[in-house]
Amino acid sequence: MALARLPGLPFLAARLFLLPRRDLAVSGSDKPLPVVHIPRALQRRQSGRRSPQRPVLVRPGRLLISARRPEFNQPARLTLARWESVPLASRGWKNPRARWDHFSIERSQRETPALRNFSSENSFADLGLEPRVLRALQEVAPEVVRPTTVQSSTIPPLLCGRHILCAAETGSGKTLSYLLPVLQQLLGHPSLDSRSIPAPRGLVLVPSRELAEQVRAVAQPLGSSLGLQIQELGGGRGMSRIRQQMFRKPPADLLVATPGALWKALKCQLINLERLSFLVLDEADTLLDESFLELVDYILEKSNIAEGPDDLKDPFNPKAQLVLVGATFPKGVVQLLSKVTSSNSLTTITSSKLHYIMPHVKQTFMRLKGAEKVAELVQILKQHDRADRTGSSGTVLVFCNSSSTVNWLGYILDDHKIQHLRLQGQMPASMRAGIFQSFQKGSRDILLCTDIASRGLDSTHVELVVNYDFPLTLQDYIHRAGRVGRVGSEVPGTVISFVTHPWDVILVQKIELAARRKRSLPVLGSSESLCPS
Ligand SMILES: Nc1ncnc2c1ncn2[C@@H]1O[C@H](COP(=O)(O)OP(=O)(O)OP(=O)(O)O)[C@@H](O)[C@H]1O
Repeated sequence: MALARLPGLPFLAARLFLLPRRDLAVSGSDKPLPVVHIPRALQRRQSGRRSPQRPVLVRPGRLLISARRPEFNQPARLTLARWESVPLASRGWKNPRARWDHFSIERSQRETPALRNFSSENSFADLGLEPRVLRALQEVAPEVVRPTTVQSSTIPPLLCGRHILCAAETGSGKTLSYLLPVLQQLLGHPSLDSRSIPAPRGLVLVPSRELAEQVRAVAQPLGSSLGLQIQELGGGRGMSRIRQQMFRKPPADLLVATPGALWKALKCQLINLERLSFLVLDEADTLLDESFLELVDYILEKSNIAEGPDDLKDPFNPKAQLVLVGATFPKGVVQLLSKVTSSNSLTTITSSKLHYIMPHVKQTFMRLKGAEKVAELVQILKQHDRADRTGSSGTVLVFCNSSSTVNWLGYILDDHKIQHLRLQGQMPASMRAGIFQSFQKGSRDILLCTDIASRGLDSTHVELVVNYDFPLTLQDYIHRAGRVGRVGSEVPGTVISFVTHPWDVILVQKIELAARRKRSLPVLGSSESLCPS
Protein backbone atom coordinates (compact mmCIF):
# COMPACT_ATOMS: atom_id res chain seq x y z
CA MET A 1 0.00 0.00 0.00
CA ALA A 2 2.95 2.29 0.71
CA LEU A 3 3.94 1.79 -2.92
CA ALA A 4 0.48 2.77 -4.05
CA ARG A 5 0.69 6.12 -2.29
CA LEU A 6 3.70 7.22 -4.35
CA PRO A 7 2.63 9.57 -7.14
CA GLY A 8 2.41 7.82 -10.50
CA LEU A 9 3.00 4.38 -9.08
CA PRO A 10 -0.52 3.21 -8.35
CA PHE A 11 -1.42 3.20 -12.02
CA LEU A 12 1.71 1.17 -12.88
CA ALA A 13 1.09 -1.14 -9.92
CA ALA A 14 -2.48 -1.70 -10.94
CA ARG A 15 -1.38 -2.65 -14.41
CA LEU A 16 1.22 -5.07 -13.02
CA PHE A 17 -1.41 -6.62 -10.82
CA LEU A 18 -3.56 -7.34 -13.81
CA LEU A 19 -0.77 -9.23 -15.60
CA PRO A 20 -0.54 -13.07 -15.27
CA ARG A 21 1.77 -14.18 -12.46
CA ARG A 22 4.40 -15.88 -14.67
CA ASP A 23 5.09 -12.50 -16.32
CA LEU A 24 6.12 -11.06 -13.00
CA ALA A 25 9.47 -12.96 -12.87
CA VAL A 26 12.39 -10.81 -13.99
CA SER A 27 14.41 -12.60 -16.64
CA GLY A 28 17.64 -14.01 -15.37
CA SER A 29 16.40 -14.22 -11.80
CA ASP A 30 14.32 -16.93 -10.08
CA LYS A 31 12.96 -14.58 -7.46
CA PRO A 32 9.48 -13.33 -8.28
CA LEU A 33 8.71 -9.67 -7.77
CA PRO A 34 6.46 -8.84 -4.81
CA VAL A 35 2.79 -8.48 -5.70
CA VAL A 36 1.14 -5.26 -4.65
CA HIS A 37 -2.63 -5.47 -4.19
CA ILE A 38 -4.45 -2.27 -5.02
CA PRO A 39 -8.12 -2.05 -3.94
CA ARG A 40 -10.49 -1.92 -6.92
CA ALA A 41 -12.15 1.30 -5.70
CA LEU A 42 -8.74 3.00 -5.73
CA GLN A 43 -8.01 1.62 -9.18
CA ARG A 44 -11.31 3.03 -10.44
CA ARG A 45 -10.65 6.41 -8.84
CA GLN A 46 -7.18 6.55 -10.31
CA SER A 47 -8.29 5.66 -13.80
CA GLY A 48 -11.08 8.25 -13.51
CA ARG A 49 -8.58 10.93 -12.54
CA ARG A 50 -6.47 10.13 -15.56
CA SER A 51 -9.24 9.92 -18.13
CA PRO A 52 -9.75 13.01 -20.26
CA GLN A 53 -12.78 15.23 -19.60
CA ARG A 54 -16.17 13.97 -20.80
CA PRO A 55 -16.18 14.46 -24.55
CA VAL A 56 -18.42 17.16 -25.90
CA LEU A 57 -21.17 15.60 -27.93
CA VAL A 58 -21.23 17.22 -31.30
CA ARG A 59 -23.52 15.48 -33.71
CA PRO A 60 -24.12 16.55 -37.24
CA GLY A 61 -27.59 17.50 -38.44
CA ARG A 62 -30.46 19.56 -37.14
CA LEU A 63 -31.14 19.77 -33.45
CA LEU A 64 -34.41 19.32 -31.60
CA ILE A 65 -32.93 20.66 -28.36
CA SER A 66 -29.98 23.03 -28.34
CA ALA A 67 -28.50 23.81 -24.95
CA ARG A 68 -25.83 26.12 -23.56
CA ARG A 69 -24.03 22.96 -22.44
CA PRO A 70 -23.69 21.05 -25.71
CA GLU A 71 -23.75 17.63 -24.04
CA PHE A 72 -27.51 18.20 -23.64
CA ASN A 73 -28.11 18.83 -27.34
CA GLN A 74 -30.54 16.38 -28.89
CA PRO A 75 -30.56 15.77 -32.64
CA ALA A 76 -33.90 16.13 -34.39
CA ARG A 77 -33.74 12.63 -35.80
CA LEU A 78 -33.14 10.89 -32.47
CA THR A 79 -36.14 9.01 -31.12
CA LEU A 80 -35.85 7.98 -27.50
CA ALA A 81 -37.10 4.58 -26.46
CA ARG A 82 -39.75 4.47 -23.73
CA TRP A 83 -37.34 2.96 -21.18
CA GLU A 84 -34.38 5.13 -22.11
CA SER A 85 -33.40 7.68 -19.48
CA VAL A 86 -33.47 11.26 -20.69
CA PRO A 87 -30.77 13.75 -19.75
CA LEU A 88 -32.48 17.08 -19.03
CA ALA A 89 -30.70 20.39 -19.52
CA SER A 90 -32.97 21.81 -16.82
CA ARG A 91 -32.15 19.02 -14.34
CA GLY A 92 -30.11 21.05 -11.85
CA TRP A 93 -32.05 24.27 -12.34
CA LYS A 94 -33.47 24.42 -8.82
CA ASN A 95 -29.93 25.17 -7.70
CA PRO A 96 -29.25 28.94 -7.73
CA ARG A 97 -25.88 28.22 -9.34
CA ALA A 98 -27.70 27.20 -12.52
CA ARG A 99 -28.36 30.91 -13.29
CA TRP A 100 -27.76 31.94 -16.89
CA ASP A 101 -28.12 28.40 -18.13
CA HIS A 102 -30.52 28.06 -21.04
CA PHE A 103 -31.83 25.68 -23.68
CA SER A 104 -34.16 25.89 -26.66
CA ILE A 105 -36.67 23.59 -28.27
CA GLU A 106 -35.91 24.26 -31.92
CA ARG A 107 -38.39 24.66 -34.74
CA SER A 108 -38.67 21.24 -36.39
CA GLN A 109 -41.15 22.16 -39.11
CA ARG A 110 -42.17 25.33 -40.89
CA GLU A 111 -45.95 25.08 -40.81
CA THR A 112 -48.48 24.57 -38.09
CA PRO A 113 -49.90 21.01 -37.86
CA ALA A 114 -53.34 22.61 -38.38
CA LEU A 115 -52.46 22.88 -42.07
CA ARG A 116 -51.55 19.21 -42.43
CA ASN A 117 -54.44 18.44 -44.79
CA PHE A 118 -54.34 21.81 -46.47
CA SER A 119 -54.53 20.65 -50.06
CA SER A 120 -56.35 21.91 -53.09
CA GLU A 121 -58.62 18.83 -52.92
CA ASN A 122 -60.25 20.04 -49.69
CA SER A 123 -62.92 22.69 -49.99
CA PHE A 124 -65.52 24.22 -47.69
CA ALA A 125 -68.23 23.24 -50.21
CA ASP A 126 -67.41 19.53 -49.66
CA LEU A 127 -68.12 19.93 -45.96
CA GLY A 128 -71.82 20.59 -46.52
CA LEU A 129 -71.85 24.40 -46.33
CA GLU A 130 -74.46 26.08 -48.51
CA PRO A 131 -73.51 28.38 -51.41
CA ARG A 132 -74.85 31.50 -49.63
CA VAL A 133 -72.61 30.77 -46.60
CA LEU A 134 -69.63 30.16 -48.90
CA ARG A 135 -70.33 33.45 -50.69
CA ALA A 136 -70.48 35.29 -47.36
CA LEU A 137 -67.17 33.72 -46.32
CA GLN A 138 -65.50 34.66 -49.57
CA GLU A 139 -66.78 38.22 -49.31
CA VAL A 140 -65.73 38.70 -45.69
CA ALA A 141 -62.51 36.65 -45.47
CA PRO A 142 -61.08 36.14 -48.97
CA GLU A 143 -57.87 34.69 -47.45
CA VAL A 144 -59.86 31.73 -46.08
CA VAL A 145 -60.01 29.48 -49.11
CA ARG A 146 -59.50 25.93 -47.86
CA PRO A 147 -60.53 24.43 -44.52
CA THR A 148 -57.94 23.65 -41.86
CA THR A 149 -57.78 20.14 -40.38
CA VAL A 150 -60.06 20.99 -37.47
CA GLN A 151 -62.58 22.71 -39.75
CA SER A 152 -62.71 19.66 -42.03
CA SER A 153 -63.47 17.37 -39.12
CA THR A 154 -65.84 19.61 -37.12
CA ILE A 155 -68.16 21.21 -39.67
CA PRO A 156 -69.86 18.02 -41.06
CA PRO A 157 -70.91 16.47 -37.69
CA LEU A 158 -72.02 19.88 -36.45
CA LEU A 159 -74.28 20.24 -39.49
CA CYS A 160 -75.69 16.76 -38.72
CA GLY A 161 -76.91 17.98 -35.34
CA ARG A 162 -74.44 16.21 -33.07
CA HIS A 163 -73.23 17.58 -29.74
CA ILE A 164 -69.55 18.23 -30.32
CA LEU A 165 -66.44 18.42 -28.17
CA CYS A 166 -63.73 19.90 -30.37
CA ALA A 167 -60.22 19.87 -28.92
CA ALA A 168 -57.52 21.18 -31.23
CA GLU A 169 -54.29 23.10 -30.87
CA THR A 170 -54.17 26.88 -30.50
CA GLY A 171 -54.58 28.97 -33.62
CA SER A 172 -55.98 26.10 -35.71
CA GLY A 173 -59.15 27.91 -36.83
CA LYS A 174 -61.66 26.64 -34.27
CA THR A 175 -63.73 29.85 -34.33
CA LEU A 176 -64.83 29.44 -37.95
CA SER A 177 -65.23 25.71 -37.44
CA TYR A 178 -68.26 26.39 -35.21
CA LEU A 179 -69.41 29.79 -36.52
CA LEU A 180 -69.95 28.72 -40.14
CA PRO A 181 -72.22 25.72 -39.38
CA VAL A 182 -74.05 27.57 -36.59
CA LEU A 183 -74.82 30.53 -38.88
CA GLN A 184 -75.96 28.16 -41.61
CA GLN A 185 -78.26 26.30 -39.22
CA LEU A 186 -79.69 29.59 -37.92
CA LEU A 187 -80.67 30.47 -41.49
CA GLY A 188 -82.66 27.25 -41.61
CA HIS A 189 -84.41 27.68 -38.24
CA PRO A 190 -87.47 29.93 -38.26
CA SER A 191 -87.33 32.98 -36.02
CA LEU A 192 -90.53 32.84 -33.98
CA ASP A 193 -89.70 35.72 -31.72
CA SER A 194 -92.82 37.53 -30.69
CA ARG A 195 -91.73 37.79 -27.06
CA SER A 196 -91.17 40.91 -25.08
CA ILE A 197 -87.87 39.51 -23.71
CA PRO A 198 -85.04 38.99 -26.22
CA ALA A 199 -84.53 35.29 -26.96
CA PRO A 200 -81.47 34.62 -29.13
CA ARG A 201 -81.32 31.35 -31.10
CA GLY A 202 -77.59 30.95 -30.85
CA LEU A 203 -75.30 31.68 -27.90
CA VAL A 204 -71.50 31.68 -27.83
CA LEU A 205 -70.15 31.82 -24.30
CA VAL A 206 -66.52 32.95 -23.85
CA PRO A 207 -64.48 33.64 -20.71
CA SER A 208 -63.31 37.22 -21.39
CA ARG A 209 -64.58 40.52 -22.79
CA GLU A 210 -61.71 40.66 -25.26
CA LEU A 211 -62.62 37.25 -26.63
CA ALA A 212 -66.30 38.27 -26.83
CA GLU A 213 -65.24 41.35 -28.85
CA GLN A 214 -63.11 39.18 -31.10
CA VAL A 215 -65.71 36.46 -31.78
CA ARG A 216 -68.34 39.12 -32.44
CA ALA A 217 -65.93 40.84 -34.84
CA VAL A 218 -65.53 37.57 -36.80
CA ALA A 219 -69.25 36.71 -36.73
CA GLN A 220 -70.73 40.14 -37.43
CA PRO A 221 -69.66 40.62 -41.06
CA LEU A 222 -70.66 37.04 -41.86
CA GLY A 223 -74.01 37.60 -40.14
CA SER A 224 -74.64 40.90 -41.96
CA SER A 225 -73.96 39.24 -45.25
CA LEU A 226 -76.48 36.48 -44.36
CA GLY A 227 -79.09 38.81 -42.87
CA LEU A 228 -78.52 37.60 -39.28
CA GLN A 229 -78.15 39.84 -36.23
CA ILE A 230 -75.10 39.35 -34.03
CA GLN A 231 -74.74 41.00 -30.62
CA GLU A 232 -72.12 41.04 -27.91
CA LEU A 233 -72.67 41.13 -24.17
CA GLY A 234 -69.41 41.61 -22.30
CA GLY A 235 -68.70 42.04 -18.61
CA GLY A 236 -67.71 45.17 -16.71
CA ARG A 237 -70.85 47.02 -17.68
CA GLY A 238 -73.66 48.31 -15.49
CA MET A 239 -77.21 47.02 -15.65
CA SER A 240 -78.50 50.01 -17.62
CA ARG A 241 -75.93 49.32 -20.36
CA ILE A 242 -76.86 45.62 -20.42
CA ARG A 243 -80.58 46.53 -20.63
CA GLN A 244 -79.85 48.96 -23.45
CA GLN A 245 -77.90 46.31 -25.35
CA MET A 246 -80.47 43.58 -24.87
CA PHE A 247 -83.42 45.59 -26.07
CA ARG A 248 -81.65 46.87 -29.14
CA LYS A 249 -83.72 46.33 -32.30
CA PRO A 250 -83.69 44.11 -34.26
CA PRO A 251 -83.10 41.37 -31.65
CA ALA A 252 -80.00 39.20 -31.83
CA ASP A 253 -80.04 35.87 -33.64
CA LEU A 254 -76.62 35.03 -32.23
CA LEU A 255 -75.38 36.41 -28.93
CA VAL A 256 -71.70 36.35 -27.92
CA ALA A 257 -71.49 36.76 -24.15
CA THR A 258 -69.31 36.38 -21.08
CA PRO A 259 -70.80 34.29 -18.22
CA GLY A 260 -70.89 37.17 -15.69
CA ALA A 261 -72.80 39.59 -17.93
CA LEU A 262 -75.17 36.90 -19.16
CA TRP A 263 -75.86 35.72 -15.61
CA LYS A 264 -76.81 39.30 -14.63
CA ALA A 265 -79.09 39.60 -17.65
CA LEU A 266 -80.76 36.27 -16.82
CA LYS A 267 -81.25 37.16 -13.17
CA CYS A 268 -82.91 40.45 -14.15
CA GLN A 269 -85.02 38.66 -16.76
CA LEU A 270 -83.58 40.74 -19.57
CA ILE A 271 -82.99 37.65 -21.70
CA ASN A 272 -84.58 34.28 -22.25
CA LEU A 273 -82.61 31.22 -23.33
CA GLU A 274 -85.55 28.90 -23.97
CA ARG A 275 -85.41 29.32 -27.74
CA LEU A 276 -81.72 28.45 -28.01
CA SER A 277 -80.84 26.10 -30.84
CA PHE A 278 -77.06 26.33 -30.32
CA LEU A 279 -74.96 26.78 -27.28
CA VAL A 280 -71.21 27.06 -27.84
CA LEU A 281 -68.74 27.09 -24.95
CA ASP A 282 -65.53 28.48 -26.43
CA GLU A 283 -62.49 27.87 -24.18
CA ALA A 284 -64.70 25.24 -22.54
CA ASP A 285 -62.07 24.08 -20.04
CA THR A 286 -61.92 27.57 -18.50
CA LEU A 287 -65.70 27.92 -18.51
CA LEU A 288 -66.05 24.56 -16.75
CA ASP A 289 -63.39 25.24 -14.13
CA GLU A 290 -64.20 26.41 -10.63
CA SER A 291 -63.97 30.15 -11.30
CA PHE A 292 -66.89 30.07 -13.75
CA LEU A 293 -68.64 26.81 -12.93
CA GLU A 294 -71.44 28.32 -10.82
CA LEU A 295 -72.35 30.91 -13.46
CA VAL A 296 -72.08 28.41 -16.32
CA ASP A 297 -74.17 25.84 -14.41
CA TYR A 298 -76.92 28.43 -14.07
CA ILE A 299 -76.76 29.29 -17.77
CA LEU A 300 -76.86 25.61 -18.77
CA GLU A 301 -79.85 25.11 -16.49
CA LYS A 302 -81.73 27.91 -18.26
CA SER A 303 -80.90 26.55 -21.72
CA ASN A 304 -82.84 23.63 -23.05
CA ILE A 305 -80.00 21.24 -24.01
CA ALA A 306 -81.08 18.37 -26.28
CA GLU A 307 -80.62 14.79 -25.10
CA GLY A 308 -79.43 13.74 -28.57
CA PRO A 309 -79.90 14.46 -32.32
CA ASP A 310 -83.56 13.25 -32.33
CA ASP A 311 -84.44 15.90 -29.80
CA LEU A 312 -83.30 18.61 -32.18
CA LYS A 313 -85.79 17.95 -34.94
CA ASP A 314 -88.93 19.67 -33.58
CA PRO A 315 -88.90 23.27 -34.91
CA PHE A 316 -91.66 24.37 -32.50
CA ASN A 317 -90.00 23.08 -29.38
CA PRO A 318 -86.36 23.77 -30.09
CA LYS A 319 -83.67 22.29 -27.97
CA ALA A 320 -80.06 23.36 -28.03
CA GLN A 321 -77.16 21.62 -29.72
CA LEU A 322 -74.08 21.82 -27.52
CA VAL A 323 -70.63 22.65 -28.84
CA LEU A 324 -67.57 22.63 -26.58
CA VAL A 325 -64.37 24.06 -27.99
CA GLY A 326 -60.88 24.39 -26.56
CA ALA A 327 -57.16 23.92 -27.02
CA THR A 328 -56.56 22.32 -23.63
CA PHE A 329 -58.75 19.86 -21.79
CA PRO A 330 -57.74 18.50 -18.42
CA LYS A 331 -58.05 14.79 -17.70
CA GLY A 332 -61.54 14.02 -16.44
CA VAL A 333 -63.34 16.67 -18.47
CA VAL A 334 -65.57 14.01 -20.03
CA GLN A 335 -66.80 12.99 -16.57
CA LEU A 336 -67.47 16.65 -15.80
CA LEU A 337 -69.52 16.94 -18.96
CA SER A 338 -71.72 14.02 -17.97
CA LYS A 339 -73.54 16.54 -15.76
CA VAL A 340 -74.56 18.44 -18.90
CA THR A 341 -75.22 15.70 -21.42
CA SER A 342 -74.81 11.94 -21.71
CA SER A 343 -71.31 11.10 -22.90
CA ASN A 344 -72.53 8.88 -25.77
CA SER A 345 -74.44 11.76 -27.37
CA LEU A 346 -71.18 13.71 -27.60
CA THR A 347 -68.96 13.41 -30.68
CA THR A 348 -65.37 14.08 -29.69
CA ILE A 349 -63.04 15.59 -32.25
CA THR A 350 -59.42 15.85 -31.22
CA SER A 351 -56.39 16.81 -33.25
CA SER A 352 -53.53 14.33 -33.21
CA LYS A 353 -51.11 16.96 -31.86
CA LEU A 354 -53.33 18.09 -29.01
CA HIS A 355 -51.26 19.14 -25.96
CA TYR A 356 -47.96 18.69 -27.83
CA ILE A 357 -45.24 21.31 -27.78
CA MET A 358 -45.69 23.32 -30.98
CA PRO A 359 -43.19 21.94 -33.51
CA HIS A 360 -43.13 25.08 -35.66
CA VAL A 361 -42.23 27.58 -32.92
CA LYS A 362 -38.82 27.99 -31.29
CA GLN A 363 -39.15 27.97 -27.50
CA THR A 364 -36.27 29.15 -25.31
CA PHE A 365 -36.02 28.73 -21.54
CA MET A 366 -33.60 30.92 -19.55
CA ARG A 367 -32.77 30.29 -15.91
CA LEU A 368 -32.48 33.71 -14.27
CA LYS A 369 -32.55 35.28 -10.84
CA GLY A 370 -35.67 37.41 -10.25
CA ALA A 371 -33.59 40.60 -10.17
CA GLU A 372 -32.05 39.84 -13.58
CA LYS A 373 -35.32 39.60 -15.47
CA VAL A 374 -35.90 43.31 -16.08
CA ALA A 375 -32.49 43.90 -17.68
CA GLU A 376 -32.92 40.83 -19.86
CA LEU A 377 -36.40 41.92 -20.96
CA VAL A 378 -35.26 45.46 -21.76
CA GLN A 379 -32.42 44.05 -23.84
CA ILE A 380 -34.78 41.74 -25.76
CA LEU A 381 -37.24 44.57 -26.41
CA LYS A 382 -34.51 46.99 -27.55
CA GLN A 383 -33.13 44.35 -29.88
CA HIS A 384 -36.65 43.85 -31.21
CA ASP A 385 -37.04 47.60 -31.67
CA ARG A 386 -33.82 47.73 -33.74
CA ALA A 387 -35.06 44.86 -35.92
CA ASP A 388 -38.39 46.65 -36.23
CA ARG A 389 -36.72 49.77 -37.60
CA THR A 390 -35.25 47.67 -40.37
CA GLY A 391 -38.80 46.45 -41.03
CA SER A 392 -38.11 42.81 -40.24
CA SER A 393 -40.14 42.14 -37.12
CA GLY A 394 -43.67 41.67 -35.83
CA THR A 395 -45.21 42.49 -32.47
CA VAL A 396 -44.39 41.26 -28.95
CA LEU A 397 -46.57 39.98 -26.09
CA VAL A 398 -45.06 40.07 -22.61
CA PHE A 399 -46.93 37.96 -20.04
CA CYS A 400 -46.86 38.61 -16.29
CA ASN A 401 -48.66 36.63 -13.60
CA SER A 402 -50.34 39.60 -11.90
CA SER A 403 -51.87 42.97 -12.68
CA SER A 404 -49.48 44.69 -10.27
CA THR A 405 -46.45 43.29 -12.14
CA VAL A 406 -47.91 44.58 -15.42
CA ASN A 407 -48.22 48.08 -13.91
CA TRP A 408 -44.78 48.03 -12.28
CA LEU A 409 -43.05 46.70 -15.38
CA GLY A 410 -44.92 49.29 -17.45
CA TYR A 411 -43.34 52.12 -15.43
CA ILE A 412 -39.89 50.60 -15.97
CA LEU A 413 -40.46 50.36 -19.73
CA ASP A 414 -41.66 53.98 -19.67
CA ASP A 415 -38.33 54.92 -18.03
CA HIS A 416 -36.51 53.17 -20.86
CA LYS A 417 -38.74 54.97 -23.39
CA ILE A 418 -40.08 51.67 -24.68
CA GLN A 419 -43.57 52.34 -25.99
CA HIS A 420 -46.16 49.72 -25.15
CA LEU A 421 -49.78 48.98 -24.25
CA ARG A 422 -50.96 47.38 -21.02
CA LEU A 423 -53.83 44.98 -20.48
CA GLN A 424 -54.75 43.51 -17.11
CA GLY A 425 -57.90 42.46 -15.29
CA GLN A 426 -57.95 45.24 -12.71
CA MET A 427 -58.28 48.04 -15.24
CA PRO A 428 -61.59 49.88 -15.34
CA ALA A 429 -63.80 48.45 -18.09
CA SER A 430 -63.72 51.73 -20.04
CA MET A 431 -59.88 51.65 -20.19
CA ARG A 432 -59.73 47.96 -20.99
CA ALA A 433 -62.17 48.11 -23.91
CA GLY A 434 -60.50 48.02 -27.26
CA ILE A 435 -56.88 47.66 -26.05
CA PHE A 436 -56.34 44.29 -27.66
CA GLN A 437 -58.02 45.45 -30.83
CA SER A 438 -55.69 48.44 -31.08
CA PHE A 439 -52.71 46.10 -30.50
CA GLN A 440 -54.09 43.86 -33.27
CA LYS A 441 -54.32 46.87 -35.56
CA GLY A 442 -50.67 47.65 -34.82
CA SER A 443 -50.99 50.93 -32.87
CA ARG A 444 -48.16 49.67 -30.59
CA ASP A 445 -45.67 46.85 -31.03
CA ILE A 446 -45.54 45.67 -27.45
CA LEU A 447 -48.38 44.53 -25.17
CA LEU A 448 -47.73 43.91 -21.47
CA CYS A 449 -50.51 41.69 -20.18
CA THR A 450 -51.74 39.06 -17.77
CA ASP A 451 -53.35 35.76 -18.77
CA ILE A 452 -56.52 37.55 -19.86
CA ALA A 453 -54.74 37.94 -23.20
CA SER A 454 -53.58 34.34 -23.34
CA ARG A 455 -56.81 32.59 -24.28
CA GLY A 456 -58.27 32.72 -27.73
CA LEU A 457 -56.99 36.16 -28.71
CA ASP A 458 -55.79 36.19 -32.27
CA SER A 459 -53.22 38.36 -33.94
CA THR A 460 -51.35 37.29 -37.03
CA HIS A 461 -48.55 39.85 -36.39
CA VAL A 462 -47.24 38.47 -33.08
CA GLU A 463 -43.66 37.34 -33.52
CA LEU A 464 -42.46 36.97 -29.97
CA VAL A 465 -44.04 35.90 -26.70
CA VAL A 466 -42.01 36.60 -23.57
CA ASN A 467 -43.04 34.84 -20.37
CA TYR A 468 -41.61 37.46 -18.01
CA ASP A 469 -43.20 35.43 -15.20
CA PHE A 470 -43.31 31.73 -15.94
CA PRO A 471 -46.96 30.59 -16.21
CA LEU A 472 -48.38 28.76 -13.23
CA THR A 473 -49.78 25.78 -15.16
CA LEU A 474 -48.97 23.82 -18.31
CA GLN A 475 -52.35 24.87 -19.77
CA ASP A 476 -51.37 28.52 -19.40
CA TYR A 477 -48.02 27.80 -21.06
CA ILE A 478 -49.80 26.22 -24.06
CA HIS A 479 -52.21 29.14 -24.40
CA ARG A 480 -49.56 31.86 -24.03
CA ALA A 481 -47.20 30.15 -26.48
CA GLY A 482 -50.16 29.67 -28.82
CA ARG A 483 -50.35 33.41 -29.51
CA VAL A 484 -47.63 32.81 -32.12
CA GLY A 485 -47.43 30.29 -34.93
CA ARG A 486 -51.15 30.52 -35.76
CA VAL A 487 -52.80 29.67 -39.06
CA GLY A 488 -52.31 32.78 -41.14
CA SER A 489 -49.44 34.11 -38.99
CA GLU A 490 -47.33 36.47 -41.04
CA VAL A 491 -44.09 35.86 -39.15
CA PRO A 492 -42.48 32.74 -37.66
CA GLY A 493 -42.97 32.82 -33.91
CA THR A 494 -40.62 32.50 -30.94
CA VAL A 495 -41.33 32.07 -27.23
CA ILE A 496 -38.83 33.09 -24.55
CA SER A 497 -39.52 32.10 -20.95
CA PHE A 498 -37.71 33.38 -17.85
CA VAL A 499 -37.43 30.62 -15.26
CA THR A 500 -36.90 31.76 -11.70
CA HIS A 501 -38.70 29.74 -9.04
CA PRO A 502 -38.37 26.04 -8.12
CA TRP A 503 -42.02 25.55 -9.13
CA ASP A 504 -41.21 27.06 -12.56
CA VAL A 505 -38.41 24.52 -12.90
CA ILE A 506 -40.82 21.63 -12.27
CA LEU A 507 -42.99 22.78 -15.19
CA VAL A 508 -39.98 23.41 -17.43
CA GLN A 509 -38.74 19.87 -16.78
CA LYS A 510 -42.13 18.48 -17.82
CA ILE A 511 -42.05 20.57 -20.99
CA GLU A 512 -38.46 19.57 -21.78
CA LEU A 513 -39.19 15.88 -21.19
CA ALA A 514 -42.30 15.98 -23.41
CA ALA A 515 -40.32 17.74 -26.15
CA ARG A 516 -37.41 15.29 -25.99
CA ARG A 517 -39.72 12.28 -25.97
CA LYS A 518 -41.94 13.87 -28.66
CA ARG A 519 -45.02 13.26 -26.52
CA SER A 520 -47.95 15.30 -25.27
CA LEU A 521 -47.64 17.23 -22.05
CA PRO A 522 -48.63 15.36 -18.89
CA VAL A 523 -51.44 16.43 -16.54
CA LEU A 524 -53.56 17.34 -19.53
CA GLY A 525 -55.71 14.68 -21.18
CA SER A 526 -54.29 13.06 -24.28
CA SER A 527 -56.45 12.98 -27.40
CA GLU A 528 -57.45 9.36 -26.56
CA SER A 529 -58.41 10.18 -22.97
CA LEU A 530 -60.96 12.71 -24.18
CA CYS A 531 -62.96 10.10 -26.05
CA PRO A 532 -65.70 8.66 -23.86
CA SER A 533 -65.20 4.95 -23.30
N1 LIG B 1 -59.21 28.01 -43.33
C1 LIG B 1 -58.45 29.03 -43.01
N2 LIG B 1 -57.55 29.53 -43.88
C2 LIG B 1 -56.76 30.57 -43.53
N3 LIG B 1 -56.80 31.19 -42.34
C3 LIG B 1 -57.67 30.74 -41.42
C4 LIG B 1 -58.54 29.65 -41.71
N4 LIG B 1 -59.30 29.42 -40.63
C5 LIG B 1 -58.93 30.33 -39.69
N5 LIG B 1 -57.96 31.12 -40.17
C6 LIG B 1 -57.26 32.18 -39.43
O1 LIG B 1 -56.48 31.53 -38.42
C7 LIG B 1 -56.35 32.35 -37.29
C8 LIG B 1 -56.62 31.53 -36.02
O2 LIG B 1 -57.97 31.15 -35.98
P1 LIG B 1 -58.78 31.03 -34.61
O3 LIG B 1 -58.64 32.27 -33.79
O4 LIG B 1 -60.14 30.58 -34.94
O5 LIG B 1 -57.96 29.86 -33.90
P2 LIG B 1 -58.34 29.03 -32.60
O6 LIG B 1 -58.11 27.61 -32.92
O7 LIG B 1 -59.70 29.43 -32.12
O8 LIG B 1 -57.23 29.54 -31.61
P3 LIG B 1 -57.22 29.55 -29.98
O9 LIG B 1 -57.11 28.14 -29.54
O10 LIG B 1 -56.04 30.36 -29.64
O11 LIG B 1 -58.53 30.15 -29.57
C9 LIG B 1 -57.31 33.52 -37.50
O12 LIG B 1 -56.55 34.64 -37.86
C10 LIG B 1 -58.19 33.08 -38.64
O13 LIG B 1 -58.63 34.16 -39.43
